Amino acid sequence: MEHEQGSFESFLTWTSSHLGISDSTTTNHSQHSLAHSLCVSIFPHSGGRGLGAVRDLKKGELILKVPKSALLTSESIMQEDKKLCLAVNRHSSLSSVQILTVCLLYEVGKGKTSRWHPYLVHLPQSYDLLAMFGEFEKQALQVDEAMWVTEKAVQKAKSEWKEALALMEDLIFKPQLLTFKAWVWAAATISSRTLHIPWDEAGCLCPIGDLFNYDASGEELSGIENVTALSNGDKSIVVDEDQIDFYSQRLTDGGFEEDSNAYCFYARTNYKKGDQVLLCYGTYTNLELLEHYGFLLQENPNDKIFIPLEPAMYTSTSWSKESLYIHHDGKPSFALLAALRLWATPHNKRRSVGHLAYSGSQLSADNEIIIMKWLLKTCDAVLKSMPTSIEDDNLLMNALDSTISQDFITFMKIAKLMSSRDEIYTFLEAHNITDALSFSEMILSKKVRSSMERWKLAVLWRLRYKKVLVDCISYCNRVLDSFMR
Ligand SMILES: C[S@@+](CC[C@H](N)C(=O)[O-])C[C@H]1O[C@@H](n2cnc3c(N)ncnc32)[C@H](O)[C@@H]1O
Repeated sequence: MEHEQGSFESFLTWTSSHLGISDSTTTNHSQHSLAHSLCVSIFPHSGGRGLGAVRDLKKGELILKVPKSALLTSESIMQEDKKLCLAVNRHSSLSSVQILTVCLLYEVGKGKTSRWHPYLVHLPQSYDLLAMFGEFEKQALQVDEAMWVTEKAVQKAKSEWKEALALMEDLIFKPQLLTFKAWVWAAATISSRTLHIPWDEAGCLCPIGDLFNYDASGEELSGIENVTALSNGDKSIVVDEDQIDFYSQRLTDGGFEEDSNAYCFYARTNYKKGDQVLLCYGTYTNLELLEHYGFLLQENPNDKIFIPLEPAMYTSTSWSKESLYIHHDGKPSFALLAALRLWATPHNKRRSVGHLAYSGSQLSADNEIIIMKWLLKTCDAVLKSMPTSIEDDNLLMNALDSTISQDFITFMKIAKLMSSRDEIYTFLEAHNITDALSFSEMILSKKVRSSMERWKLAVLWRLRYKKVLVDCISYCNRVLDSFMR
């Protein structure tokens, strides 16, 4: 989506003066909303544009408050526009996410006359969510499950767009806003930027609040599962030590608070001045992060991978299919171990050892050796069945990085070190790149650059997948060694 660029500084002033957004815990507001706790900065290796701490921040401290009236929701947009409201009511079969997508495009269509124009012009112009992956990038994921999730995401986006077309035509959208391209841009904006609100499943777009980049770690919040989410109330406060201890017990680092009628954000840990301040949007695997947000993490404590199991393994226990996976560090999940242990037990003995398996205990040395050998063999077979090796993938990442300087010679030099170059040739052919000249011309094209960005994400994803398989093999070897001693 093309947007004219406004000045970011004037956007920040607008969020304070028009929307009442503040990062100050005192009543004394500065000329723009961010100055007391947060500032907008670029963090090249963890999310790009994001929010940094302008002073040391204490865990649990209120760092940003966005009034309800500043949240962009279907309700807030429709309240201002009777025509939109009436049209939406005529299309009651659409989901709340489809309605918010239409509302967002509707506001974009208003251009400068939209109340939200200063916010809209600073939204990203493109995204790399799975729904935007083309056939080539989908294949580059190499794993059936990931390709299937991508296919489903593309199909879902297409069918939701088709279903919403009648409403958009009813509203006499400009032709460029009726396109699938415009739809996926709006749907990706909503998928990657909305925050949860209790009154609309689609969530809300939250100016400034949607600039927090993601942190997966949940350690700071662990051990407080039984604490009820606390409410701050609408107080302008200078936080003292006791209050910080009190707030550090809260369950979430951001949420809508009825008492203050605002979205409130709290520091999820202690931050030093200059650190990036992060928000945990939820618990996601790398594939889910790619699907909903268009990025993935090198170290993701919530990552998990699935390997093909034999049908009898799924039926050996009552654990769900989703619980039979390998953790990010290569360790099999509790349920996978239990299912394998029972599967490797003769049918007539399963009943007597069931309680042991379900409590996570080993059944016998022989049983443990059988399952570790099976797991090791399966992970190894999966690795070998993949079209490229880890070494090739690392070389490919280096080659793709060399394209930043449009350096075809280096790109091909690195590519020649790879044992399998089919993927590279497919890409070059698809974009009619035959030599250094066409390479440097094509590399400037927005379409080719986007495709390369998504290709890189796919390679990064499959590298993480392969790394988990390798770690699982090491884990199995360690367990097997322990039986040999
Ligand atoms: C809510 S927005 C955060 C602000 C965003 N960086 C911006 O410039 O508007 C979420 C998006 O930020 C990026 N992002 C957030 N956390 C990230 C991280 N840890 N690593 C890489 N990208 C991240 C992703 O593109 C994601 O879809």
